[in-house]
Parts: sequence; structure tokens; C-alpha cells
Amino acid sequence: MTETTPGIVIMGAAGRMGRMLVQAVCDSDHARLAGAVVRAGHDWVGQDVGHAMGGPALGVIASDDPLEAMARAQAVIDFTTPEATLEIAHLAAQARAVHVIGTTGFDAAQLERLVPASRHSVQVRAGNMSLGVNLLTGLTKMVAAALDDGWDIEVVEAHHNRKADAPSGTALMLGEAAAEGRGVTLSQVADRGRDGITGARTEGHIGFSAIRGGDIVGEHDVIFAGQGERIVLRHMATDRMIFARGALKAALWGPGACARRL
Ligand SMILES: NC(=O)C1=CN([C@@H]2O[C@H](COP(=O)(O)OP(=O)(O)OC[C@H]3O[C@@H](n4cnc5c(N)ncnc54)[C@H](OP(=O)(O)O)[C@@H]3O)[C@@H](O)[C@H]2O)C=CC1
Ligand SMILES: O=C(O)C1=N[C@H](C(=O)O)C[C@H](O)C1
Repeated sequence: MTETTPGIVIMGAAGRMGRMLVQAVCDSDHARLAGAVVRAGHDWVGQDVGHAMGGPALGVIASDDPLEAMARAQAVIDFTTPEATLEIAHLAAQARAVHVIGTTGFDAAQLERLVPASRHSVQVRAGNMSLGVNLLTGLTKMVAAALDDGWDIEVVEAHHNRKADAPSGTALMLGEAAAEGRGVTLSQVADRGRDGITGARTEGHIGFSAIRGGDIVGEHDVIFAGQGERIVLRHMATDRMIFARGALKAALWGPGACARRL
């Protein structure tokens, strides 16, 4: 580790993903932890982040001042909430820091509001940062392109009981890939939740279902249901570290922070 090792700030450091990200950066030879930001008034503020996580000191004090933290860093990795991410986008643009966005649950208007900041800083956003899901996205597009509308496409996802948004960001990514493969616009064909007398399924639609329970890390099936046969593409995450490593890779890849080998 040298003076030129890219500095990374973790937003929402006390969250499920925040803790993983702190660990991933500290385990990497190619990045250093430049800051760990928590919500204003959080009891971690002023504590060494390693101690706050119940481990040895990491030499980084948790703060509630994202702009000050970013001034000392090349990139900020942000797995928080849509509202917090919109604020961070604005600050990352001021600091010219690469903004890696893992947050999901944005509505269309919120996604639009991310655009101005992306003119001043690099934004890397994905509903899922794992290698496996990004491969699955390509496979989904390929299979959807090969099959006609007679094959019904359903995306089924399962997550832990604390998850705030549905369908998951990954499910929507997979739905977009399927729609792209079919040459249609997802918003025009998405069935997001069925209840009651729904009538027969509309041919060409892409359906979404969400399961919430226990400590499920994240599971996604893309089902292509035909007559007399069915294809299922599946990804199962069993360790959140896959998302953290993917996000760190994105932070080091983003222009301005790619001085070192990934
Ligand atoms: N793209 C991907 O690969 C993945 C994406 N995700 C997404 O990441 C997001 C976070 O997930 P998860 O870690 O499970 O959720 P958590 O609720 O555990 O963590 C979110 C953290 O962000 C903090 N936070 C919220 N607002 C602010 C703010 N303004 N300033 C500082 N900190 C803030 C929260 O603090 P507080 O609790 O005090 O409010 C909390 O600690 C979700 O949208 C999830 O879907 C998750 C895994 C993988
Ligand atoms: O909230 C989570 O936990 C996850 N969120 C992401 C999503 O919404 O797809 C990625 C992963 O599945 C875990």
C-alpha cells in the first residue's frame, strides 16, 4: 500500500452491506479505507470503525460528513437508500469522486435525478454487483431473444425479511434483459404483482414475484415457461461478500481511480 493506493469511502458503513464493504476494502491490496460514513447522530460517529464493528482498530474514524470524507478519496461506494444516494450523487459530483451505486429501489423520477451529477463524476450503478448475476443477465437476454412470445417469462426473487424494496433491483435488471432480448420495453409489459381475479396471463408480458423471509441473501430465477417444457435460469447468493468485492472492483475500474491493477 502506497500514497497512490486509491482511497475508498464507504457510505452507510453500519449497514449489512456497509460492513461487508469496509471488510472488502481492508482485505484488498489495491485499495485503502479513506472514510466510513454513517447517518448524522449515529452512535458510531467518532469511533474507530473497526472497534464499532466489534473488531480491531482500523485507524479510520466513522463520520457523518460525506463531503469531507470524499475530499480525501477517489471513490465512494454507496449501498444505502434512494434518498441518501441522490444526496451523495450531488456531493460526489462536487468532489469529482467515482460514485459506485449499489442502492436499489429507485423510481423513474429518482433515476432521472441522478443524471445531472453523472455529468461531473463517474457513476457506476448496478442492481447486483456479483459476477454470477451479471453473467445471468447476458444469458437471460440471449434466451429471451431465441424464444418467441409463446414462452412466458417470469422472474421470481427471494430475499431476507429486512429488504425494503420489491421487486429487487436484480429482478428488474433481469426483466430489462429479457425485454431487450425480445425487443420490447419492460415498462409496457411488466406484471408486478398479481392478486385476486387477474384473468388469464397476457401473452408477451414479463411477470415478477417476490418472496421475503428469514436471512435469505438473494435468489433469482428467470423462468421461461413453454408448452410441455420449461427453462429455468437461477442465481443463488449465499454470501454478501460477492456484492462487496464486485463493488470494489467497479470503484477501482472507474476512471480517476484505476491507477492500480484490479
Ligand atoms: N447492488 C447490489 O449488489 C446490492 C444492493 N443492495 C442494496 O443496497 C441497499 C442497502 O442494503 P443493506 O445494506 O441490506 O441495507 P441496510 O439498511 O442494512 O443498510 C443501509 C445503511 O445505509 C444507512 N443510511 C441511510 N441513509 C443514510 C444517510 N443519509 N447517511 C448515511 N448513512 C445512511 C443506514 O443507516 P440507518 O440504519 O441509520 O438508517 C444503514 O446503515 C439496498 O438498496 C439493497 O437493495 C444490497 C446488496 C447487494
Ligand atoms: O437487499 C438486498 O439484500 C439485495 N439487494 C439487491 C437487489 O435488490 O437485487 C441485490 C441482492 O439481491 C441483495
